[in-house]
Amino acid sequence: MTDARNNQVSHMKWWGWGLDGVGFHWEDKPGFAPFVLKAVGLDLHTAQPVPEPSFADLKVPKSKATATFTGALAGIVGEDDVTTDDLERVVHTYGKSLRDLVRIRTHKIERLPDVVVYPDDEAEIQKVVDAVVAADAVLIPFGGGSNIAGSLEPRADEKRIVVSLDLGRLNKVLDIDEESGIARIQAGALGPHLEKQLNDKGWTIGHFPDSFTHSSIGGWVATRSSGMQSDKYGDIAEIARGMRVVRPGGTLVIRALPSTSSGPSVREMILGSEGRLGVITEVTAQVHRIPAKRDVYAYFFPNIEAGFAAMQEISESDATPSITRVSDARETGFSLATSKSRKGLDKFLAGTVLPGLMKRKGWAKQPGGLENICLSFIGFEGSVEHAKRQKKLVDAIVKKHNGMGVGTGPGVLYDQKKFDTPYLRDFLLDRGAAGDVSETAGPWSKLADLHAGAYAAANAAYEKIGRKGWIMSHLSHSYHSGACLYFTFAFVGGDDMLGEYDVVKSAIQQSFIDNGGTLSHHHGVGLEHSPWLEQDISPEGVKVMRGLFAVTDPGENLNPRKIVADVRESISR
Ligand SMILES: Cc1cc2nc3c(=O)[nH]c(=O)nc-3n(C[C@H](O)[C@H](O)[C@H](O)COP(=O)(O)OP(=O)(O)OC[C@H]3O[C@@H](n4cnc5c(N)ncnc54)[C@H](O)[C@@H]3O)c2cc1C
Repeated sequence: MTDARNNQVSHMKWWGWGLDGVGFHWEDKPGFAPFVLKAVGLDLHTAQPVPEPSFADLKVPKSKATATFTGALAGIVGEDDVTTDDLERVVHTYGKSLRDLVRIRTHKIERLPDVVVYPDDEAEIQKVVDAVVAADAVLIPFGGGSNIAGSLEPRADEKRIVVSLDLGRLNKVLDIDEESGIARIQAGALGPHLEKQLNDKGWTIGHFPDSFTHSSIGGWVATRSSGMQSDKYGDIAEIARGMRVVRPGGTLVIRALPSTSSGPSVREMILGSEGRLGVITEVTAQVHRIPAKRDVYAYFFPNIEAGFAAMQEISESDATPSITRVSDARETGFSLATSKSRKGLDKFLAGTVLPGLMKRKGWAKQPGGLENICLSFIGFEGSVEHAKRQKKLVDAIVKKHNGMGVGTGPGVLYDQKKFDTPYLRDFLLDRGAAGDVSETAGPWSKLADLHAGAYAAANAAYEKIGRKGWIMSHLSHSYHSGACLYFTFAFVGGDDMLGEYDVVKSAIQQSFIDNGGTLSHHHGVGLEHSPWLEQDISPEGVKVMRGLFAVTDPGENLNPRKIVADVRESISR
């Protein structure tokens, strides 16, 4: 880990995802190299990975912070907790989107924060916020730095001093109200740290995004995050009941109430606000007793249509699973290709028993045959009796849709490797391939169109840029009226990788809107998705949002231009 100057807070690699020394490896996955060759035309056996970027090669623009200003900040948080160190400023500049990774690797960092502060508590944060506004500087809260929507970077043309406020030292679970099942948690607590504190007392938050290891509860709230067990526990928008938000001149307090009808919801305004309404210092979150039973079962469906139909029927049934996930045929192929040395499902499918069963169910006779099979994971949590009953209900629905269960083995593997997948993007980038994700949510009636639309858009975009490209997808969460679809796409880029990426990413985003989906289900807006905001929430919706920010932050001191960026030029390419 790159240690911050203040050694109580650690960060991810400055140039990529996760911990130093940890990466993705393919040598123990026999299906991976052939898969990548077929998908994007990249031969892993001959590809020459670039060496790890060296910080010494980076030209870091000088900090604009004056001695008077940093002195004033030091007077608030203490000398050791203010820094203009180059590495610190770089670490706090971007999130971890593909655009961020490419820019940092190619030394494209036009505007960094000028100074990073590490406050100890809410009182210090209030003083920092007030000092920033008084000096007409800019303040950008920093949680884990894992966002992929361009939510952190200062605007490229920002003339004022930019302060990154790192919440990393506010990392404690302060109190659990066991009677109500709610816990007060400081906003900078990262997933594993807060979950451990809760687990030690027999509780869980039930929020597990893929970025869990390196994202904070304040960041989850500020981006409206969703986790892999949100089917049961709810998205962070449900989990976060109360909040304390430091604003210029005072603290906004949202009490943790189960529900309220006190006018338009200020709580909902803070959710997804990406630092534009103030600094979240504390979240009162719903927490649950650690369940007696937790299982993730794997199922197969003959094709994605059957998978979608089964998930919809499950969502309408009495069953309340914690995970409803179904990968399309391409993503199923990817999952099998990342299996280790002929273990688990890969071994099964290479044998005769499982394919034999599938053939007996008539799957080989469908158009595309067994190439169309889709892998699904469904989770059950609660008391032993509850989990058993849920599984029984789900099994009947799966059977009705011609699916079949294959036990918990693959689910255990999926659970173990779920936080390793993010390292894959750096591995591909090291070898010249761009890989990224786009996700949306839409009603059940539009789901098939959303899925097909994104595929068509990506393939047309690949044709346009003249690249062999890949796209795959899974349904990641189900709701009463629809579901979230999550797409991963990749291609080997040329000299203008980001230009090509824009063509593909934009085409997929536009297809979401055109086919009845939202611009993003859980990654937020930032700079990356703001061009689609008006189409998503209507011009009047944007007017309301602009009005909110204009009144609450007239000097544009709080993470300006995020969410409702007027133009896209602030993204430097
Ligand atoms: C590999 C990978 C996988 C991912 N998987 C998921 C996933 O499964 N689900 C999901 O929801 N997201 C996922 N994300 C996106 C990302 O992890 C989320 O957006 C996360 O919620 C960001 O939290 P963070 O603490 O890292 O916030 P940061 O990146 O530090 O900040 C994000 C935004 O929130 C603001 N902010 C942060 N903390 C505060 C605060 N205390 N007060 C006010 N504003 C604040 C920042 O100013 C910024 O605008 C993934 C990202 C990557 C790279």
